[in-house]
Amino acid sequence: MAAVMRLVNRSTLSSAMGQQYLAFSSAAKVQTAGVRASQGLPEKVKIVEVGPRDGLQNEKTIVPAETKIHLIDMLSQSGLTVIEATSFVSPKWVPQMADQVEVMKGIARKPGVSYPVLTPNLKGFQAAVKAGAAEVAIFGAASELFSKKNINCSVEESLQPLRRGYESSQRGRYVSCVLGCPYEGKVAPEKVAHVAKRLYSMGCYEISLGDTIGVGTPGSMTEMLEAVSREVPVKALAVHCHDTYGQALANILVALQMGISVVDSSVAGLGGCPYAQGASGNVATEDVVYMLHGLGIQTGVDLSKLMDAGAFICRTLNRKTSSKVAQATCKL
Ligand SMILES: CC(C)(COP(=O)([O-])OP(=O)([O-])OC[C@H]1O[C@@H](n2cnc3c(N)ncnc32)[C@H](O)[C@@H]1OP(=O)([O-])[O-])[C@@H](O)C(=O)NCCC(=O)NCCSC(=O)C[C@@](C)(O)CC(=O)[O-]
Repeated sequence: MAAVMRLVNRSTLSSAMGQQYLAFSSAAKVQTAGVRASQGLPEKVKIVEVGPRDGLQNEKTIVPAETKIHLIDMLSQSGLTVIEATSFVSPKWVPQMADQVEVMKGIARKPGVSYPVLTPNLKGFQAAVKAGAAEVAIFGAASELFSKKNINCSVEESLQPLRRGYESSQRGRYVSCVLGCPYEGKVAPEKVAHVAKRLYSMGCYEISLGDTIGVGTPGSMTEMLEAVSREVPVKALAVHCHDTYGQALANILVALQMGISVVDSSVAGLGGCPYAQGASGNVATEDVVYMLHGLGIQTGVDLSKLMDAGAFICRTLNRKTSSKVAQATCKL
């Protein structure tokens, strides 16, 4: 009994301290504006929430569509402006995303929020448009073996605009394995720059550089971003960091210092790619928002509402959040 009491007290204390720090974090915005400017950091960052797609695609047990819809709706209410809702991939490859049409039809679309979806081919693109997707994300990789395992074609084949056949749609997005591949190991920055340049010249307005297995460090991130930014304007780049080695926030800070102002993340740190064994979840959106607000950078996100969304999905999946901020404030 005594042990339980101590636990309750610690939890209450930690929660109170956590709330105090959350309040401090928002009050600190004004004071830190000078720090932000002196470090050349952006005034605003666009967060691309990938939890409903990247976060859930790896779940072994099928998550009901209504849970996914509720999660997306809660995320919409938190002030996020981009929420990747689902993917139109083969259900044989990723069964968890087989309810994509139901999800797209069920969400309450909030004005000012976009709900892009992932599509690997023309079939997926056509289905996405039919389901009301206004924007699609396409994906390639900087590693041959990963490309083969993930989308069953070579890197070059994946970049053929004619093969895709949907040049005119609004789209952006992914280059996977930019800092390491689960099958090939180290990936040359020049290879990443080549694939990013191809996607950009095909009309992708935003290229998200994915550290799919979370092995990057601020050192390798800097080296890779220097190579990519020689080929693609920095304003068209985003970073997508998994946190396997605990380097994600440091890597994001490096990207911000290099002028990048679009960051992907996943609520509660959910995620992992089914074709990248050992990859842990994405960096938690709560932790990214806490860091950005602490730097005086605007996100438009209400951290408390975001944490409610994280608590909801963790409760439903019966798992512990990976967000350090949620853990510290006991918003579980
Ligand atoms: C690309 C394919 C389809 C090739 O897979 P394939 O087997 O070569 O394709 P296929 O054309 O031979 O088709 C096989 C079956 O799938 C069907 N099919 C074909 N396409 C579709 C579609 N769009 N939607 C629904 N069904 C589809 C097609 O109709 C056929 O059905 P059957 O005739 O056998 O009944 C497959 O490899 C695939 O779906 N891969 C997706 C894998 C995936 O989603 N991975 C996770 C996302 S990537 C990621 O997470 C990384 C990222 C983006 O987050 C960034 C990072 O961290 O790096």
